[in-house]
Amino acid sequence: MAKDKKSKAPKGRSVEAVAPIAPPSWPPFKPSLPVSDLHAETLVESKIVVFRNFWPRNLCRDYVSFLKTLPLVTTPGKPKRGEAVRVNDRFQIDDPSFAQRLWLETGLKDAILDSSVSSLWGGDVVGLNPNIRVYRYSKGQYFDCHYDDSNNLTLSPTTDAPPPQQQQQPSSLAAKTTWTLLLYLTSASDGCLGGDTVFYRRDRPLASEAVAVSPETGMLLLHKHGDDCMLHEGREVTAGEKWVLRTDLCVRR
Ligand SMILES: O=C(O)CCC(=O)C(=O)O
Ligand SMILES: [Fe+2]
Repeated sequence: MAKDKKSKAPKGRSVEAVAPIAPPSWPPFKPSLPVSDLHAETLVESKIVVFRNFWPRNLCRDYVSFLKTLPLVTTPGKPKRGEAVRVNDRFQIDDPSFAQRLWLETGLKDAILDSSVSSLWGGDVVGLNPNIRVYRYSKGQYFDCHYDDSNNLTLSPTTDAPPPQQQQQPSSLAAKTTWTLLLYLTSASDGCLGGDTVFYRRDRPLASEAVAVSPETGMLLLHKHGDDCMLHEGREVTAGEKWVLRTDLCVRR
């Protein structure tokens, strides 16, 4: 089954230097977060966890208005051999500072490190993947069945971090991703129909073994990825728009 290879760098050298895109000015988290206690709910033991109402509706709405202004790129053509078929519009940016804000300013760090769930994540959680992805699925768009890979990365300190001599942690940290995070910004209540994220209990997309998660505005879903990733898909959107923010949980390696 196809792997989600979309975040891999292309092989070979590029002839022209490509100027890195400046990170967007993400809107503030208003009202300040978390708005209520974050409570982890298990959908599949050791594999899928959700936090409902992670973001309030009005923050999701502000974000969607903002995300619409970003230069989203529609899936380019046919996927390469072995790649998952993803048909949507996407914006991708390496933004350590926003990843840090999502981790520290939303209540997520405390919720993830809570003793009720802290053993799930496959190691010492150190933060979120700076590779931030925004997806917009319009009518007819979907993400076909695939598995998400675990990736090794080196987390560098963010510019808003204190200088190295005042830090307990080394200046850069070897990490790997272990769980995917999906934050749903729209749902049926905003006119988005279809678009369920569907997981399969075995490596075949059998309807009888499907665990379908309908988008809920403001819900954060985490699922284990890498070797134990469940086969999953983003079903076709049949009306409205499905907006999702994606990153990953990182543990020390
Ligand atoms: O949009 C979805 O529901 C699924 C997204 C997904 O599987 C991914 O980002 O790897
Ligand atoms: Fe995925």
